[in-house]
Amino acid sequence: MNAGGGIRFDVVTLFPDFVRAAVSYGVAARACARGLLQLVAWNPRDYARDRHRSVDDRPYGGGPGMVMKVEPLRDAIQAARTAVADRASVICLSPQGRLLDQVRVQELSQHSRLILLCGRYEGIDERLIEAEVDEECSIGDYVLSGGELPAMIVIDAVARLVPGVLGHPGSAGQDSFGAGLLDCPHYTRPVEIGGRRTPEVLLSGDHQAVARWRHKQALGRTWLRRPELLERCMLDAQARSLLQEFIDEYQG
Ligand SMILES: CN(C)c1cccc(CNc2ccc(C(N)=O)cn2)c1
Repeated sequence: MNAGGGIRFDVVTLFPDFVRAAVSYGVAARACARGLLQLVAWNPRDYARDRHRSVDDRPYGGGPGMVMKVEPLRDAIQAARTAVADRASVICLSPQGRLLDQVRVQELSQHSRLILLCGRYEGIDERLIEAEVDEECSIGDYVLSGGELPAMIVIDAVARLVPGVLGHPGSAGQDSFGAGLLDCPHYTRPVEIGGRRTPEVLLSGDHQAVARWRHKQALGRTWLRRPELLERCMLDAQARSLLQEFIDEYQG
């Protein structure tokens, strides 16, 4: 449970400095300074016992590339588990994983700590995944050179939901994506630029009208750009009529 005690990420990676960048800027850096967010990196190479400190080897059955060995990863994960007594979920970032979405991000933000496993090369020996990994997570259907960027994305998306990390607590909650919708348009000074003026409702000071307009825009944009997302979120009667209003105006 994340009862406002913050979250700790233990990341198993061959490139600790790379993943540390995820918490070195912006709100994540401030959250670290305030002890709401912690990142500890564990390098499997430090647990490679042979003279060459090898963490990978050639694939059984032949084929291109290399596979990450079990032992260094297992020992790095064990070191992470030992570092903080409580049982932590081990998530492997991999194209074979469950697709990450905001619902899953919200679920992950409830943990007090997570161990993230970053693979390189052609992948990880399946026996390590069977023995140590609780779940595989993918950030999208494409192959990267390593799991570090996906791990950094998970860290960023989850960290911003941890209570106290974002300055305005409402903003995370108000994320339209939190409601399964795309976001509404945003405007700031100057009121007009390049012949384009800010919508009058946003200048009216009528907070109810502003909230209605923003919800309508989020619904309309989702309908226009990502209609399949609308299927997933159960629109109540008010939302449905707001969307219909948008569609009527759009179709003119
Ligand atoms: C089987 N295989 C290629 C593989 C297995 C494990 C890790 C890696 C490292 N690369 C990654 C990782 C995640 C993603 C993603 N989409 O989240 C994309 N690439 C590759």
